[in-house]
Amino acid sequence: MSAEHDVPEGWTQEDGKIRRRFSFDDFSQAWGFMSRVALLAEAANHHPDWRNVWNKVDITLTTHDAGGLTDKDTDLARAIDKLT
Ligand SMILES: C[C@H](O)[C@H](O)[C@H]1CNC2=NC(N)=NC(=O)C2=N1
Repeated sequence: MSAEHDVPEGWTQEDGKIRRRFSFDDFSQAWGFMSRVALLAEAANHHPDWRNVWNKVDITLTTHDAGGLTDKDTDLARAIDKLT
């Protein structure tokens, strides 16, 4: 696993994780987004560490099995970005 991963635009890398905040018009929009991310995560068998408060969704991605950042994280991040 190379140390460098091409972190997608808009994501912040820290301590072997990447994170991004998504903002929506309201809770309903945020929840719909989370539902779609959940389906991506299940399909990839790669799951986010995330938090939702009203219209905000904070997503952190890291690969627990590898103890750090892998292509699974950056691939999922790109797929998530395509939802917005
Ligand atoms: C057995 C292991 O938990 C599974 O292969 C998957 C589930 N989802 C996962 N999600 C994340 N973020 N990292 C993992 O290592 C991971 N492992």
